[in-house]
Amino acid sequence: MVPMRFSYLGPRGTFTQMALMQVSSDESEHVPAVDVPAALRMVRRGETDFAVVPIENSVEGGVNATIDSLSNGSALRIVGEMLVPITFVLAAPQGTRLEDVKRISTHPHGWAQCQNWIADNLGDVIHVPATSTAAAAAAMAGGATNFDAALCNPLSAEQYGLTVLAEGVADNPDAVTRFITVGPENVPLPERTPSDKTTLQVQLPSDESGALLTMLEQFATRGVNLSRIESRPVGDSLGRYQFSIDCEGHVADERVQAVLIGLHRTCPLVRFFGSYPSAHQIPVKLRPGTADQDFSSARSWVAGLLETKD
Ligand SMILES: O=C(O)C(=O)Cc1ccccc1
Repeated sequence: MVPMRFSYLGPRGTFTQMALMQVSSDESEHVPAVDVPAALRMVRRGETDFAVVPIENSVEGGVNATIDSLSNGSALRIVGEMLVPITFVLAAPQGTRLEDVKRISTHPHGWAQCQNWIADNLGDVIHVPATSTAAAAAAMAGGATNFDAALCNPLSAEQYGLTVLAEGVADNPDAVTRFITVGPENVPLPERTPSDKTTLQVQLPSDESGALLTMLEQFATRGVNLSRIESRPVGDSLGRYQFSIDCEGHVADERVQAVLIGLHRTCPLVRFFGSYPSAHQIPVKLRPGTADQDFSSARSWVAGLLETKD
Protein backbone atom coordinates (compact mmCIF):
# COMPACT_ATOMS: atom_id res chain seq x y z
CA MET A 1 0.00 0.00 0.00
CA VAL A 2 1.20 3.54 -0.80
CA PRO A 3 2.05 5.37 2.47
CA MET A 4 -0.25 8.28 3.34
CA ARG A 5 1.20 11.79 3.15
CA PHE A 6 0.10 14.19 5.90
CA SER A 7 0.88 17.92 5.86
CA TYR A 8 0.76 19.59 9.29
CA LEU A 9 1.55 22.86 11.05
CA GLY A 10 5.29 22.41 11.48
CA PRO A 11 8.16 22.31 12.00
CA ARG A 12 8.63 18.91 13.67
CA GLY A 13 7.68 18.83 17.35
CA THR A 14 4.52 21.00 17.25
CA PHE A 15 1.42 20.08 19.23
CA THR A 16 -0.08 19.53 15.77
CA GLN A 17 2.45 16.80 15.03
CA MET A 18 1.55 15.18 18.38
CA ALA A 19 -2.08 15.13 17.17
CA LEU A 20 -0.98 13.72 13.82
CA MET A 21 0.82 10.87 15.59
CA GLN A 22 -2.57 9.75 16.96
CA VAL A 23 -3.82 9.00 13.43
CA SER A 24 -0.81 8.20 11.26
CA SER A 25 0.92 4.85 10.92
CA ASP A 26 4.70 4.28 11.08
CA GLU A 27 4.88 4.31 7.27
CA SER A 28 3.09 7.66 6.89
CA GLU A 29 5.02 10.62 5.60
CA HIS A 30 4.83 13.80 7.75
CA VAL A 31 5.26 16.95 5.66
CA PRO A 32 5.76 20.12 7.78
CA ALA A 33 4.05 23.31 6.55
CA VAL A 34 5.00 26.85 7.53
CA ASP A 35 1.43 27.73 8.57
CA VAL A 36 -2.14 26.40 8.51
CA PRO A 37 -3.10 27.77 5.04
CA ALA A 38 0.04 26.15 3.61
CA ALA A 39 -0.85 22.77 5.18
CA LEU A 40 -4.36 22.95 3.65
CA ARG A 41 -2.99 24.21 0.33
CA MET A 42 -0.92 21.03 -0.01
CA VAL A 43 -4.14 18.97 0.19
CA ARG A 44 -5.92 21.28 -2.27
CA ARG A 45 -3.05 20.80 -4.73
CA GLY A 46 -2.90 17.04 -4.21
CA GLU A 47 0.64 17.23 -2.79
CA THR A 48 -0.50 15.49 0.41
CA ASP A 49 -3.45 13.17 1.13
CA PHE A 50 -4.53 14.83 4.37
CA ALA A 51 -3.64 17.82 6.55
CA VAL A 52 -3.73 17.97 10.35
CA VAL A 53 -4.38 21.47 11.75
CA PRO A 54 -5.62 22.96 15.06
CA ILE A 55 -9.22 24.24 15.03
CA GLU A 56 -10.23 24.98 18.61
CA ASN A 57 -8.61 25.59 21.94
CA SER A 58 -10.27 25.28 25.36
CA VAL A 59 -8.71 28.59 26.47
CA GLU A 60 -8.47 30.74 23.33
CA GLY A 61 -11.46 29.40 21.35
CA GLY A 62 -11.43 28.96 17.58
CA VAL A 63 -8.27 29.04 15.49
CA ASN A 64 -9.08 31.74 12.94
CA ALA A 65 -6.35 30.71 10.49
CA THR A 66 -8.00 27.29 10.15
CA ILE A 67 -11.62 28.48 10.09
CA ASP A 68 -10.85 31.17 7.49
CA SER A 69 -8.75 29.03 5.24
CA LEU A 70 -11.42 26.30 5.20
CA SER A 71 -14.15 28.89 4.52
CA ASN A 72 -12.38 30.99 1.92
CA GLY A 73 -10.90 28.35 -0.35
CA SER A 74 -11.96 25.42 -2.52
CA ALA A 75 -13.94 22.60 -0.90
CA LEU A 76 -12.24 20.27 1.59
CA ARG A 77 -13.58 17.54 3.92
CA ILE A 78 -12.92 17.03 7.62
CA VAL A 79 -12.67 13.28 8.30
CA GLY A 80 -11.70 13.19 11.97
CA GLU A 81 -10.75 15.09 15.09
CA MET A 82 -8.20 14.55 17.86
CA LEU A 83 -7.74 16.13 21.30
CA VAL A 84 -4.29 16.91 22.72
CA PRO A 85 -3.70 18.06 26.31
CA ILE A 86 -1.47 21.15 26.17
CA THR A 87 1.50 21.54 28.50
CA PHE A 88 4.14 24.22 28.07
CA VAL A 89 7.76 24.59 29.14
CA LEU A 90 9.89 27.72 28.96
CA ALA A 91 13.03 26.71 27.07
CA ALA A 92 16.25 28.54 26.21
CA PRO A 93 19.89 27.91 25.31
CA GLN A 94 22.05 26.53 28.08
CA GLY A 95 23.23 29.20 30.51
CA THR A 96 20.11 31.42 30.25
CA ARG A 97 18.76 32.41 33.68
CA LEU A 98 15.02 32.82 34.27
CA GLU A 99 15.53 36.41 35.48
CA ASP A 100 17.22 37.30 32.14
CA VAL A 101 14.12 36.42 30.09
CA LYS A 102 12.56 39.64 28.77
CA ARG A 103 11.29 38.51 25.31
CA ILE A 104 9.49 35.22 24.70
CA SER A 105 8.65 33.71 21.34
CA THR A 106 5.72 31.35 20.79
CA HIS A 107 2.51 30.84 18.80
CA PRO A 108 -0.19 33.42 19.76
CA HIS A 109 -2.34 30.63 21.25
CA GLY A 110 0.58 29.56 23.43
CA TRP A 111 1.10 33.12 24.61
CA ALA A 112 -2.59 33.49 25.50
CA GLN A 113 -2.49 30.31 27.56
CA CYS A 114 0.46 31.34 29.74
CA GLN A 115 -0.40 35.01 30.43
CA ASN A 116 -0.89 34.75 34.20
CA TRP A 117 2.15 32.54 34.77
CA ILE A 118 4.33 35.00 32.87
CA ALA A 119 2.95 38.02 34.73
CA ASP A 120 3.39 36.30 38.11
CA ASN A 121 6.86 34.88 37.46
CA LEU A 122 8.55 37.22 34.98
CA GLY A 123 6.65 40.52 35.11
CA ASP A 124 6.73 42.61 31.95
CA VAL A 125 7.84 40.43 29.07
CA ILE A 126 7.45 41.07 25.32
CA HIS A 127 5.80 38.50 23.07
CA VAL A 128 7.65 37.76 19.82
CA PRO A 129 5.03 35.91 17.69
CA ALA A 130 6.06 32.66 15.99
CA THR A 131 4.19 30.58 13.40
CA SER A 132 4.14 27.67 15.88
CA THR A 133 5.56 26.75 19.28
CA ALA A 134 8.14 24.45 17.66
CA ALA A 135 9.09 27.21 15.17
CA ALA A 136 10.02 29.34 18.20
CA ALA A 137 12.08 26.46 19.67
CA ALA A 138 13.78 25.83 16.30
CA ALA A 139 14.64 29.52 15.85
CA MET A 140 16.03 29.64 19.39
CA ALA A 141 18.21 26.61 18.69
CA GLY A 142 19.28 28.24 15.41
CA GLY A 143 20.73 31.20 17.33
CA ALA A 144 17.88 33.75 17.11
CA THR A 145 18.78 36.95 18.97
CA ASN A 146 15.40 38.74 18.85
CA PHE A 147 14.06 36.80 21.87
CA ASP A 148 15.47 35.12 25.00
CA ALA A 149 13.26 32.02 25.47
CA ALA A 150 10.62 29.93 23.71
CA LEU A 151 7.31 28.67 25.09
CA CYS A 152 6.88 25.22 23.57
CA ASN A 153 5.98 21.66 24.43
CA PRO A 154 8.48 19.47 26.33
CA LEU A 155 9.02 17.30 23.22
CA SER A 156 10.24 20.17 21.03
CA ALA A 157 12.46 21.58 23.82
CA GLU A 158 14.19 18.20 23.83
CA GLN A 159 14.23 17.80 20.04
CA TYR A 160 15.86 21.20 19.54
CA GLY A 161 18.40 20.70 22.38
CA LEU A 162 17.11 23.52 24.60
CA THR A 163 17.34 23.74 28.38
CA VAL A 164 14.05 23.82 30.29
CA LEU A 165 13.94 26.90 32.56
CA ALA A 166 10.43 26.21 33.89
CA GLU A 167 7.86 23.42 33.54
CA GLY A 168 4.08 23.48 33.81
CA VAL A 169 4.00 27.03 32.44
CA ALA A 170 0.28 27.30 31.77
CA ASP A 171 -2.58 29.08 33.45
CA ASN A 172 -4.95 26.16 33.06
CA PRO A 173 -3.43 22.70 33.61
CA ASP A 174 -6.44 21.10 31.88
CA ALA A 175 -6.08 23.06 28.61
CA VAL A 176 -6.90 20.96 25.55
CA THR A 177 -6.61 21.72 21.84
CA ARG A 178 -8.78 20.09 19.21
CA PHE A 179 -7.18 19.19 15.88
CA ILE A 180 -8.85 18.04 12.66
CA THR A 181 -7.78 15.78 9.81
CA VAL A 182 -8.74 17.35 6.49
CA GLY A 183 -8.84 15.62 3.11
CA PRO A 184 -9.91 16.56 -0.42
CA GLU A 185 -13.60 16.99 -1.25
CA ASN A 186 -13.89 13.52 -2.80
CA VAL A 187 -12.61 11.60 0.24
CA PRO A 188 -15.18 8.97 1.42
CA LEU A 189 -17.50 10.19 4.17
CA PRO A 190 -16.69 8.49 7.51
CA GLU A 191 -19.41 6.04 8.56
CA ARG A 192 -22.06 7.00 11.07
CA THR A 193 -21.26 6.29 14.76
CA PRO A 194 -23.29 6.96 17.95
CA SER A 195 -21.16 10.09 18.52
CA ASP A 196 -20.58 12.23 15.42
CA LYS A 197 -19.98 15.88 14.67
CA THR A 198 -20.80 17.89 11.53
CA THR A 199 -18.99 21.09 10.51
CA LEU A 200 -20.69 23.81 8.44
CA GLN A 201 -20.16 27.33 7.12
CA VAL A 202 -23.29 29.48 6.93
CA GLN A 203 -23.94 33.00 5.65
CA LEU A 204 -27.12 34.88 6.58
CA PRO A 205 -29.33 36.92 4.28
CA SER A 206 -28.26 40.56 4.69
CA ASP A 207 -30.52 43.24 6.12
CA GLU A 208 -33.13 40.77 7.35
CA SER A 209 -34.12 41.22 10.98
CA GLY A 210 -34.17 37.94 12.87
CA ALA A 211 -31.97 36.16 10.30
CA LEU A 212 -29.64 34.84 13.00
CA LEU A 213 -32.58 33.56 15.03
CA THR A 214 -34.08 31.87 11.95
CA MET A 215 -30.73 30.15 11.29
CA LEU A 216 -30.44 28.91 14.89
CA GLU A 217 -34.06 27.71 14.87
CA GLN A 218 -33.17 25.24 12.10
CA PHE A 219 -31.02 23.42 14.65
CA ALA A 220 -33.22 23.98 17.71
CA THR A 221 -36.46 22.64 16.23
CA ARG A 222 -34.75 19.39 15.17
CA GLY A 223 -33.00 18.95 18.55
CA VAL A 224 -29.53 19.28 17.01
CA ASN A 225 -27.08 20.57 19.60
CA LEU A 226 -24.28 22.99 18.61
CA SER A 227 -20.82 22.39 20.08
CA ARG A 228 -19.12 25.45 18.52
CA ILE A 229 -20.32 28.57 16.72
CA GLU A 230 -18.05 31.38 15.64
CA SER A 231 -18.66 34.50 13.61
CA ARG A 232 -15.97 35.51 11.14
CA PRO A 233 -15.97 38.42 8.70
CA VAL A 234 -16.96 37.49 5.14
CA GLY A 235 -14.27 39.95 4.07
CA ASP A 236 -16.03 41.85 1.28
CA SER A 237 -17.52 44.73 3.30
CA LEU A 238 -17.78 46.01 6.85
CA GLY A 239 -20.47 44.35 8.95
CA ARG A 240 -20.82 41.15 6.88
CA TYR A 241 -20.21 38.07 9.00
CA GLN A 242 -20.43 34.35 8.37
CA PHE A 243 -20.66 31.50 10.86
CA SER A 244 -18.49 28.48 11.37
CA ILE A 245 -20.56 25.84 13.16
CA ASP A 246 -20.03 22.39 14.66
CA CYS A 247 -23.20 20.49 15.50
CA GLU A 248 -23.82 17.02 16.92
CA GLY A 249 -24.79 14.24 14.53
CA HIS A 250 -23.96 12.90 11.06
CA VAL A 251 -25.28 14.00 7.65
CA ALA A 252 -26.78 10.50 7.38
CA ASP A 253 -29.04 11.33 10.38
CA GLU A 254 -32.55 12.44 9.34
CA ARG A 255 -32.55 15.34 11.82
CA VAL A 256 -29.21 16.69 10.48
CA GLN A 257 -30.53 16.40 6.91
CA ALA A 258 -33.63 18.35 7.97
CA VAL A 259 -31.34 21.07 9.42
CA LEU A 260 -29.37 21.24 6.16
CA ILE A 261 -32.55 21.49 4.10
CA GLY A 262 -33.83 24.28 6.38
CA LEU A 263 -30.51 26.16 6.17
CA HIS A 264 -30.40 25.79 2.40
CA ARG A 265 -33.94 27.19 2.10
CA THR A 266 -33.24 30.23 4.27
CA CYS A 267 -29.53 31.13 3.93
CA PRO A 268 -27.68 32.35 0.81
CA LEU A 269 -24.64 30.14 1.43
CA VAL A 270 -24.27 26.82 3.25
CA ARG A 271 -21.12 24.71 2.97
CA PHE A 272 -20.72 21.22 4.37
CA PHE A 273 -17.22 20.39 5.63
CA GLY A 274 -17.92 16.85 6.76
CA SER A 275 -19.35 14.50 9.38
CA TYR A 276 -16.87 12.55 11.48
CA PRO A 277 -16.64 10.68 14.82
CA SER A 278 -16.22 13.02 17.79
CA ALA A 279 -13.06 12.51 19.84
CA HIS A 280 -14.84 12.24 23.21
CA GLN A 281 -17.05 9.35 21.93
CA ILE A 282 -19.98 10.29 24.19
CA PRO A 283 -23.16 9.10 22.40
CA VAL A 284 -25.39 11.94 21.17
CA LYS A 285 -28.47 12.31 23.42
CA LEU A 286 -31.56 12.37 21.23
CA ARG A 287 -34.49 14.61 22.05
CA PRO A 288 -37.81 12.70 21.81
CA GLY A 289 -39.23 12.88 18.28
CA THR A 290 -35.88 13.42 16.53
CA ALA A 291 -34.73 9.83 15.80
CA ASP A 292 -34.61 8.58 12.19
CA GLN A 293 -37.73 6.46 12.67
CA ASP A 294 -39.69 9.47 13.98
CA PHE A 295 -38.94 11.29 10.70
CA SER A 296 -39.74 8.28 8.48
CA SER A 297 -43.02 7.47 10.23
CA ALA A 298 -44.05 11.16 10.05
CA ARG A 299 -43.23 11.14 6.34
CA SER A 300 -45.28 7.97 5.73
CA TRP A 301 -48.20 9.52 7.59
CA VAL A 302 -48.09 12.61 5.32
CA ALA A 303 -47.71 10.41 2.22
CA GLY A 304 -50.81 8.53 3.37
CA LEU A 305 -52.78 11.76 3.43
CA LEU A 306 -52.20 12.11 -0.31
CA GLU A 307 -53.40 8.64 -1.19
CA THR A 308 -56.86 8.50 -2.78
CA LYS A 309 -59.21 6.18 -0.97
CA ASP A 310 -61.73 4.18 -3.07
O1 LIG B 1 2.38 25.70 17.71
C1 LIG B 1 2.07 24.52 17.88
O2 LIG B 1 2.80 23.68 18.43
C2 LIG B 1 0.78 24.11 17.40
O3 LIG B 1 0.58 22.99 17.06
C3 LIG B 1 -0.34 25.12 17.45
C4 LIG B 1 -0.77 25.30 18.86
C5 LIG B 1 -0.26 26.36 19.61
C6 LIG B 1 -0.64 26.50 20.93
C7 LIG B 1 -1.51 25.60 21.51
C8 LIG B 1 -2.00 24.55 20.76
C9 LIG B 1 -1.63 24.40 19.43
